[in-house]
Amino acid sequence: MSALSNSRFLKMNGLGNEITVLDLRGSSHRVTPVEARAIAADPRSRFDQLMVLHDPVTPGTDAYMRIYNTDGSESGACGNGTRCVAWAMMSDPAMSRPLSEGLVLETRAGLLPVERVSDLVFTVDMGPPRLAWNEIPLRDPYPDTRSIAVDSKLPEAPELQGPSAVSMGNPHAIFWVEDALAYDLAAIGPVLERDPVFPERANISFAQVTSPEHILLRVWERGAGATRACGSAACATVVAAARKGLTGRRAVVSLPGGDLVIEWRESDGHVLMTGPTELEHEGTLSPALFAGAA
Ligand SMILES: N[C@H](CCC[C@H](N)C(=O)O)C(=O)O
Repeated sequence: MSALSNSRFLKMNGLGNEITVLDLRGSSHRVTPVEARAIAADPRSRFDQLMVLHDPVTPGTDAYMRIYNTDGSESGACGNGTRCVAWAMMSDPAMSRPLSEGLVLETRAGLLPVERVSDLVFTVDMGPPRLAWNEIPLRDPYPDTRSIAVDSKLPEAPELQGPSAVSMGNPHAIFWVEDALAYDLAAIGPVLERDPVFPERANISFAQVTSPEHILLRVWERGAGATRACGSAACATVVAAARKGLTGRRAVVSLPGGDLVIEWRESDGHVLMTGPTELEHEGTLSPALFAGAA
């Protein structure tokens, strides 16, 4: 029987980005890709990202998080999921600790301080963007990642060239487009996600800059497909837009699920993301899910 059988989970979302939160603090179990896919396959616990809490690693932090995509792969960052975890740790009766207004979460990519703005709204300090080609990572040694070349040839959309590349703890490519709604993500996304220029694949954004303070964004996520919102993509897009002089360092990013406010802070170069969370339901993982997943 899986160590996860009968574990309690929270089904949440951040702007429609489907998030399942699993609290494994106090346990040494590490979720396998097979287990993650099994949890994603159940409609009650299905997710774009599974956020798994582990005991804190670095002194002064509140929990260590592992982040899984629908396909079982792991990521170093998930902005929408981080807000959901913060809500859970501050407000869920079974998970909460004596309350303060903030906490610090950790992933393999670094520390994420979170502040509560109101009941359901949180600001996450997503840390500094990583802009060097080998940090993103890219295959080729670009001196400037504001515009790179992809190998993919897309006869249906030849204008999709020269994306910006940014890591927010996970790799992002941002294509600058006239009409973000014009693209068939399911057709184009899988090709660009696996373009050979991205050795660890990439999250693919289609960004339409509508003013120096506003961007319309649609995202094809690595390992999860088209989602209603992607927080780290919104951060990466504002950083890339500001570097290209398309927007200022603060912008509202409108995604299919709603708006995020992103600020690339001047003082320390960190990116701040503010947005809502929502609890949908809680449940327990059925042992039957893991029957074939030992
Ligand atoms: N939805 C998440 C990002 C998931 C990124 C994941 N698809 C990856 O493989 O990096 C967010 O709100 O930031």
